[in-house]
Amino acid sequence: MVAGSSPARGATNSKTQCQQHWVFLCLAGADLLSRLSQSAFIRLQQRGELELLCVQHPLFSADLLLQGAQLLRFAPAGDSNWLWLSEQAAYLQGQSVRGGIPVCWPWFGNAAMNPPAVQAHLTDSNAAPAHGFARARRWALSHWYEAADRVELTLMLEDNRHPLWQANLQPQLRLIFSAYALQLELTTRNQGSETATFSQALHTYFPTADINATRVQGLHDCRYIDTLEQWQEKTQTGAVAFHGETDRIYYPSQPIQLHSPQRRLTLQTEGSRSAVVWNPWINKSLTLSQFAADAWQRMFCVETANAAADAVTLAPGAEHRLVLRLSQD
Ligand SMILES: O=P(O)(O)OC[C@H]1O[C@@H](O)[C@H](O)[C@@H](O)[C@@H]1O
Repeated sequence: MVAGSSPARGATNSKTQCQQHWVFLCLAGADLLSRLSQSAFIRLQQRGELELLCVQHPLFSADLLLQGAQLLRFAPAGDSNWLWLSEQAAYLQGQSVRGGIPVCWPWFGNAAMNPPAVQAHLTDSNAAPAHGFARARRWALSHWYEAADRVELTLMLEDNRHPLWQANLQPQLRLIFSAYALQLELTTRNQGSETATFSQALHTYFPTADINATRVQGLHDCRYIDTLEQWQEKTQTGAVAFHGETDRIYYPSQPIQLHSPQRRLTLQTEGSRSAVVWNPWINKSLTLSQFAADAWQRMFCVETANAAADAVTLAPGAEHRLVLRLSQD
C-alpha cells in the first residue's frame, strides 16, 4: 500500500531537478497533513502544545513530533522503546523535548566551540542557542510512504532562517521504520550562492536499566576529544564504560555496538566521521531541563554527528546526507 506523494521517491542529482523537487515538497506539506486520514498507520495527535505523528503498524510503532522532527519513540512489535524519553519531558512550543532524537542543526553544541568556518555564518556565536535552532522549530511533513513491511516519513524545516545565522542551508529528514531497524537520513542542501560550512548531530538518547553495566563498543583505539578536559585529544582503550560525567567527540572508523542490560543495538552511519558519547552524571544532571536528578542512571547518548573537525562544507547547490541506522543484534 502506498500513500503520500510518489514524486518524492527516488533521488535527483541535477541542481535544477533538485530545486524543483524540494519546492514541490514544501508546497505539498500542508495538503499532505490533511490527507493523513487516508493513511492506514499514521495519525496526527496533540501532545501538550505540540503535534505528534503516531505510527501504529502491525510490525512496529513510533511517535514523531513535528517540532524539531524529533523522534520520541520507536519500538518493534512486542518490544519497548529503543529510545530514552525523560519522565519529565515537557511538550512546549519552542523548547526541545528531553529524549528521543533531537536534530542538532546547523551547528552542534556550543556555537563558540565550533570551527571558524561554521562560526563565520553566525553574527554572534556567544548568543547562539546550543545545538542550533532546528530542534525547536516546526518541520512540515512533506511525504509519507507505507507498506506491509515499512513506513517512511519525510519532513522539511519550515523556516531555515535565524536572526544569528547567515547561510542558506535547507535540511530534510527522512525516517524509515521497519520491524528490525530504524533509519534516519538528514540531508542538507546549500541553497545559497556561497560555500557554507555547518555542523550537526542526530542526538540519540538510549535507555539503560543500569548505566554501570552499559558499554559502547567499537571505539577501541579510536581518537577522541575530551571536552571536559580542555578538549584534549586522547585514545580510547577497550569499550567505553560510564564512571563519571562523559562528554567526548570520537572519530570512529567502524560500526558502534550499544550494550545495555535490556538490549544490544548496532549503530551504522554514513556521512559521519564523528560520534558524541555523553552522560551528564550526578552534578550536571541538576542543571539540565526536563531531567530528573537521578535520570543519568537510566540513559546515555551516542550521537551521530558531523562535529568539530568533521564539520561539513557544501558548495552552492551541493547536498550532504547524514545517515543513522539502528538494528538489533
Ligand atoms: O541540554 P542540551 O542543550 O540538550 O545538551 C545536552 C548535551 O548534549 C551533548 O551533545 C553535549 O555534548 C553536552 O555538552 C550537552 O550537555
